[in-house]
Amino acid sequence: MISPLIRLSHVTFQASNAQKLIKNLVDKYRFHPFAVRSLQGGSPCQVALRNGGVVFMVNENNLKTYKNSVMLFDSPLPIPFPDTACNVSFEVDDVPGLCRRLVGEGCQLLVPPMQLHDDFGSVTYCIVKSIVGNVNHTLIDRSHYKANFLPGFDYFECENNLFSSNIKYIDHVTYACPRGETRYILEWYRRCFGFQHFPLSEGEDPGRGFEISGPGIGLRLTSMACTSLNEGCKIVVAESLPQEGPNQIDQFLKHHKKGGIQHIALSTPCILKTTRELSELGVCFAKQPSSYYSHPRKREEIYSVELKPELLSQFGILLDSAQRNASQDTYKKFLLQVFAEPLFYKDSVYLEFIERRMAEGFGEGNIRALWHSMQNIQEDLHLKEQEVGTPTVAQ
Ligand SMILES: O=C(O)C(=O)Cc1ccc(O)cc1
Ligand SMILES: [Fe+2]
Repeated sequence: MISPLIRLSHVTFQASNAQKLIKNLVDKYRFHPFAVRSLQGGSPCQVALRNGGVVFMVNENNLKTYKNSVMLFDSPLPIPFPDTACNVSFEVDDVPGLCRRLVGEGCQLLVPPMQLHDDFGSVTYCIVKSIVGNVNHTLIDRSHYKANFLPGFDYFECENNLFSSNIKYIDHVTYACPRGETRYILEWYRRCFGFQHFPLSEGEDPGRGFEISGPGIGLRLTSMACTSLNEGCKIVVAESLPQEGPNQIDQFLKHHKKGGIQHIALSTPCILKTTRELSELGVCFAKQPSSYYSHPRKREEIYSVELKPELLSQFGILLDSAQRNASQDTYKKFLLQVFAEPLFYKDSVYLEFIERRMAEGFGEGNIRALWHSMQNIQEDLHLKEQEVGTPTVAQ
């Protein structure tokens, strides 16, 4: 099947304190607000922010905006709902045709095809409920629209950070889902949008995915890709496996019963530069035990891609390399990854930073280390919560 998806447009967050999230994204992650919609009284209810090729939209999640039902291009989740990322929006070129197909597949349309106009032209969109918990997809045809975002928004004057940004696009979005649901999720995305299973290991069975279990870890990870999608954002589905001790997928599901977006990975051309800059702005990154960088094999691996363990260790950056030397010359594929602190409270959505050097997959070593690093952040935040006596929200 030819996929109807052209590119990922933006990801929407629904936050009870939108101003706080916006401030966080601006002050710490160098996002620039560029478009806003306001309520009649003047207070903003939807703000779009950009960093490089990544656009986030933030919806105010409170009763006032909810009752007035003024969200455009989104269908707000019923209140009360935890602060979360709730909509992955794609550009498509035939909204009515796609809607007919989705309805034929039994999908629930939250908003049927609608056309909105302003001075810059018109946009047609619809909203489809996904098969994963609180996640919806807004599908947008922007081909008759000339401004930078969507009708109904006011634009801020200049947008000059496109060139200074260290973030290029969304590399993957990872869902946490209840046990046993991965196969249905893959099937839904295949039928509706033409995603294909993207094996994480050679010969991987799509029904089983990639399983890692052991002390402190129980994870089934299955990835899918859509080749038509510009910059190829993947969707990764994570479910828990039986294990001892706390499991971050189960923790997430305590707040998002039927699943949701657990993390969003942002692609950067230079993770060292990005993590240094962001940590100067106050972003905390998940730490790695020093043993990760002192292990002789890991040190050798790091040196072999011409990096230094001491540099990576400053920000807890993980390396996974597929050392397939085609000839004697160093043709090396590798990827570097790190999680930042959660955007809201400890079991909420995380941002990941990822630098790919010809490596398209996800390395087993990194998955395991990323898991433990997220577990460590959660334990630290849990301790802080106990000290303060209130749930910790990343400031
Ligand atoms: O490989 C990646 O990009 C991951 O992000 C792996 C991963 C997925 C889910 C987790 O809860 C922890 C780690
Ligand atoms: Fe990830």
